[in-house]
Amino acid sequence: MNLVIDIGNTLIKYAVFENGKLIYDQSSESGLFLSKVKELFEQYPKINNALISSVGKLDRKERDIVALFCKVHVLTHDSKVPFKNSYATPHTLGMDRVALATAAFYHNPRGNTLVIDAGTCITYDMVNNFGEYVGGAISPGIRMRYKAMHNQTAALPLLEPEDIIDFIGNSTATSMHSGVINGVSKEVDGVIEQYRGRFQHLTVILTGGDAHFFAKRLKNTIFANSKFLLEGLNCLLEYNKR
Ligand SMILES: Nc1ncnc2c1ncn2[C@@H]1O[C@H](COP(=O)(O)OP(=O)(O)O)[C@@H](O)[C@H]1O
Ligand SMILES: CC(C)(COP(=O)(O)O)[C@@H](O)C(=O)NCCC(=O)O
Repeated sequence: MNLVIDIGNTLIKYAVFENGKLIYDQSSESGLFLSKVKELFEQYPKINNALISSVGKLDRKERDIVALFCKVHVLTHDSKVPFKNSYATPHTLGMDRVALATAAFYHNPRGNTLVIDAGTCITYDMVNNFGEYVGGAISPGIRMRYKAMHNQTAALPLLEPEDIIDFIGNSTATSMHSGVINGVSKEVDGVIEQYRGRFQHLTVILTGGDAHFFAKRLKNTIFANSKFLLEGLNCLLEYNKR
């Protein structure tokens, strides 16, 4: 059994895989790391390999906690990846994006795949039909947009994301929701169109904790898969065992 841990900018995600199949997944805030890991090894004593991926500098403490229970691989820029990485600055590429590119590569090995991950930031990652990661984009996430409007104005409140009834907001709140939710939908649709213009038979995968806020508003056909990144991490764990 494998354990994969994705330390994102907002949440930590944990997943257990048995023979390549995801059998458990959950998320927690960072303060609960130790108790969550202990709980997981009690529940799944057969876990014998783990992979930790972090978008920040990984605290040695986190690695050491998992290493008490099993063999650990920490995903770094030196880890082996199955795709050709053509990013101009591979040493600054986020580990979550490496995992998404890996999942895209395994999901659609001879196809063109765009992965859109709506988390703290919205990331776009493109793997082409030559198995080459070519890059993508980083844009502010949904909650980040609400926070930015609140923090950088005198009058705008801090709102929780909420779907809109009409794209024309008729109050402060509905105007802000339209700006964020309608704005993100149009951004994502527009970006998908740009990629479709350059890559034939494009498969688009939408994932991330905040994807549900706008997924149904997209006019483009997409595949929603909330476990995509975790699947990529499990592939990377297997790939780096070799
Ligand atoms: N328990 C939770 N605490 C905080 N955010 C949560 C929680 N559950 C779901 N979310 C949502 O998930 C989003 C984070 O998405 P995620 O893809 O995990 O981001 P990241 O990988 O950047 O940490 C948050 O913006 C929030 O809307
Ligand atoms: C762009 C990100 C902040 C996204 O992080 P997330 O929203 O998934 O927590 C992360 O992938 C990152 O820190 N990347 C480094 C820069 C780069 O990928 O080029």
